[in-house]
Amino acid sequence: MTDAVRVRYAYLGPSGTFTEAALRTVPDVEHAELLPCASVPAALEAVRSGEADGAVVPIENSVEGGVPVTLDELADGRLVITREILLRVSFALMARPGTHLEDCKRITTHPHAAAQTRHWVADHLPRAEVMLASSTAAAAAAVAEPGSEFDAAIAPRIAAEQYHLNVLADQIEDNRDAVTRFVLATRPVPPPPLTGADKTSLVAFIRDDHPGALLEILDEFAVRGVNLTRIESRPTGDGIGRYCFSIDCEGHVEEARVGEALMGLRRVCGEVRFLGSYPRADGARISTRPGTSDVDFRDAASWLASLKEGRT
Ligand SMILES: O=C(O)C(=O)C[C@]1(C(=O)O)C=C[C@@H](O)C=C1
Repeated sequence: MTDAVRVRYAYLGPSGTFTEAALRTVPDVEHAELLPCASVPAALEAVRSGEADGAVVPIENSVEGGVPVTLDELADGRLVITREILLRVSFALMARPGTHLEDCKRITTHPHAAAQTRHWVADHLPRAEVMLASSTAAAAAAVAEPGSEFDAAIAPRIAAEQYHLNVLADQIEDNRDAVTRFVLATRPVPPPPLTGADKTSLVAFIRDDHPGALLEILDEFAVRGVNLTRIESRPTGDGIGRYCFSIDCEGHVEEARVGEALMGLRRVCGEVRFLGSYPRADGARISTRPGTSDVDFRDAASWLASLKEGRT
């Protein structure tokens, strides 16, 4: 394969991040060019500008919840999600050779990693200060620098090999079942085909602030039997008290109940930004509530048509 046709993927780098591990699960990635970026906004901007064809970024963690920077960057609606990836995350404490656990006074890591190892650090290094880095691998790289101001990093175990650090403690996560969800974002393309186990992401902006505005949004999903898998309010940046809703729901835009819910939102919201329909990483098939299948929607539409034709 020549460079001219190589797919280019941006990701939250440097090499050794969980995001890179997530990206490496994408089919045919071995033929792609990987572009490590210093931040989530930089990775997504590489796609907007055409420098990359897609970017893999973290969006949600089972312990810490949504990744605000990713939610806010995707909320502009200029990119779409075409794939999601789930990765179990496990952290190690790593330091330069010669450093012992009791020497670790200044630790560095990504904010989400700090949150997921908070109790372990409090129990084992109660006097340590945790300084935040742009990613776990960036933290490991900073510790590896000669004369580094940090004693240790909390990062994926694989980063220790890459940055020639020693693992002082492994599996230090407070929750052994922690999973991070990553998404592949591309410039707008038609959604991947319906699989029957899909998700749809969108951002809804309230038209005018009034009692029940959120309830109206929720109603559009509820009456059509569409299950939400995540809803978060995020500030729009336009002033105190002004929020939009970042939403993931079950189903694909090709399915009548999801398409109709989107049309309903379009009528009741100030703005709706569609962020894509894509296969669920867990493959969990969606059970349809009675009366909300495509057949039910088609049947109702032809019944209405027959009424209009005078065929009661
Ligand atoms: O720093 C990394 O290694 C990342 O890939 C980022 C990130 C995140 O943003 O949540 C990914 C997974 C872990 O939950 C911790 C950090």
